[in-house]
Amino acid sequence: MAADHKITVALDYANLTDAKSLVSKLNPEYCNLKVGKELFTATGPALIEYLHSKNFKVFLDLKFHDIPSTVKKACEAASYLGVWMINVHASGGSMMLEAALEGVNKAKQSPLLIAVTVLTSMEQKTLEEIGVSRNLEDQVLRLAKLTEKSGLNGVVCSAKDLSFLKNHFNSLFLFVTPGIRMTDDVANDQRRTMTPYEAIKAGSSHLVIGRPITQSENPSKTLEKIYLEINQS
Ligand SMILES: O=C(O)c1cc(=O)[nH]c(=O)n1[C@@H]1O[C@H](COP(=O)(O)O)[C@@H](O)[C@H]1O
Repeated sequence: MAADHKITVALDYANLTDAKSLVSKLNPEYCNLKVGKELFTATGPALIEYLHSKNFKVFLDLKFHDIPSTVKKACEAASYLGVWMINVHASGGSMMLEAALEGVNKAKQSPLLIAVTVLTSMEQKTLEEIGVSRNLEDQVLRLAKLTEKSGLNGVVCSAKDLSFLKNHFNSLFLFVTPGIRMTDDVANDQRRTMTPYEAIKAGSSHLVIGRPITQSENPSKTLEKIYLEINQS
C-alpha cells in the first residue's frame, strides 16, 4: 500500500472516563488523536501523557486567538507537552501568527503549527453576520496566504476549499480538513462537508473526524473502514 493517510479522530468528550473508553477501541496504526477545548479543560495535561503512553500522536486543538504576547506564551506552554500539532486562528493577524511561531520555536521539539482559516461550521451568511462582506473562498485564500507568509506549517480549512486553494501553495504546506462526513451521515453543526475519499483526492493532508467515528455503533470498525477506503490505490 503506497499511501498511509492516518485519520485524526476528534476526542470531543467531557471527561477522562469516556475519552479513555473510546481510545481503548482505537488503533494508533490507523489514527492520531485530537484533543479540543472541552476535554483539555476537563482533564488537563495528564490526558496528553496518557495518550502518548498509548503511542498516539496528539493534535492539541485549542485554537488560540488573543493578543500576540498571550498567544506566544500559550503556544510555548502547549509545545512543552510534546504534542504533534497545535493551532491558532489566522484571523488574529500576522503579528499574532508570528508570535505563535516564536512560542512554538522555544520548545526543544516544536509541534506543527497550523491556523484555522474559516471554520467548517461557517458559510457566507455567517461571514456577513460578523461584518466580512468578501466572498467566503476569497476570505479562506486570504487567511491561508497570511498563514503561509507568517511562516506556519499549514491551515485548517474545509476539504471543499482545496479545489481553489491547493495550487497557490507549495507541496509542504499542510491542509488539515475537518467537516468530514460519509454520504449518509448527518451533518450536525458542520456546513461545508466532504466524504473522506473525496477529501483525500482533493489533496487533504490530514482528515479530522469526530462524531461519524465516535458516535458510530462500532468505532474501531468505522475507523478501519475509512482508513482502508482512503488508502486504497
Ligand atoms: O480546528 C479544528 O479542528 C476544527 C476547525 C474547523 O473549522 N471545524 C471543525 O469542525 N474543527 C474541529 O473538528 C472536529 C470535527 O468534529 P465532527 O464534526 O464531530 O467530525 C471538532 O472537534 C471541531 O472542533
